[in-house]
Amino acid sequence: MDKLVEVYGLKKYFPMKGGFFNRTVNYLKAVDGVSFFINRGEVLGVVGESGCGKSTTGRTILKLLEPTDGKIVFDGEDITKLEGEALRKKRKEMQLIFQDPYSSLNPRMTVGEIIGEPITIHEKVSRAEKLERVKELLNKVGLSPYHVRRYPHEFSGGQRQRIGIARALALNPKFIVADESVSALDVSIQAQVINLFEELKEEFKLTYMFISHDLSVVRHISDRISVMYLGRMVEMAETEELFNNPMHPYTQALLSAVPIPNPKLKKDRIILQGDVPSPINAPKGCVFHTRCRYAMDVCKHFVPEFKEIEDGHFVSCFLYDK
Ligand SMILES: Nc1ncnc2c1ncn2[C@@H]1O[C@H](COP(=O)(O)OP(=O)(O)OP(=O)(O)O)[C@@H](O)[C@H]1O
Repeated sequence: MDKLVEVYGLKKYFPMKGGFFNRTVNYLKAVDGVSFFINRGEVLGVVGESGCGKSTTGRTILKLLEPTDGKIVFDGEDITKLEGEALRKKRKEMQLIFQDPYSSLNPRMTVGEIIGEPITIHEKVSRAEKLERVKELLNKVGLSPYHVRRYPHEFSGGQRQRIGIARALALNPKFIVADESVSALDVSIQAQVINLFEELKEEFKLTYMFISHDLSVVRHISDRISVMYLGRMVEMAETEELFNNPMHPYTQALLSAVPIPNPKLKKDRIILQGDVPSPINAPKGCVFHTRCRYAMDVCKHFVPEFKEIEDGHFVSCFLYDK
């Protein structure tokens, strides 16, 4: 398979300031050594509870945040240290679609200006040509070209998300990180926007990293899913393989909370004890050991490797060490 995105040992630590001199007294380890890849044309879903580092991972691989450590390869090129003009050029190929369609669009700009802005910044085109492209993009996302002179507040949540998607597509990107892109929408509108994501993926030959805490949304759209817990990736597999054969105790608990239509297949819900520990003071060893019902002595002292246990099925857990 042809990999579009490769991530090796990625870390993103946020310094915590404090004390009299406002010095860095500690680090919040939002992402603490994750490695994965996304194949060209694929949708990788990323799931996990709030605060586990999904958004930070997405933003760091787009270089919207500076990585603390690790390596990011995009389309065969190491972009970890890329900056200035070279980074600006690369940025055209990778876009983020924001979480909240209500706050991510500038209310003082018309829809035409919002969608056309990236074209103005990155390309030298005439006003007429830009307007043509904006109208075409509106069409592609299911909005009328006549909307070009309207303002964001005149649109519904679903329509605003479509405007955000049109803007992200304006420069013909290869890769899109969709961060909770449908979470703020009503369920029926969610389905329409997910369908749009799927149509656009085919038409524009896109690759997605689709971040959501909603497992049913991720199951629907993703080819593969990765599960994050406290800044680490604990499991990654093809979507149905993950749902049918979850191996990591955290994934098992997470999936046991998803309603299953067939009552015969119903599994008992696994209730995790305690809260997620703080990423400022994460447990030593396996970060999940404090809540794991299978925790062994080794889990308290050593970090399990993220290993391919079965074909394409990666898990970080000592239960599978042979
Ligand atoms: N700019 C920042 N400065 C300091 N801490 C941050 C910053 N951004 C995120 N964090 C912290 O990093 C951790 C991971 O946050 P992140 O937003 O990546 O998680 P998430 O899984 O996407 O959660 P959510 O679904 O709630 O967005 C959290 O503890 C968060 O508070």
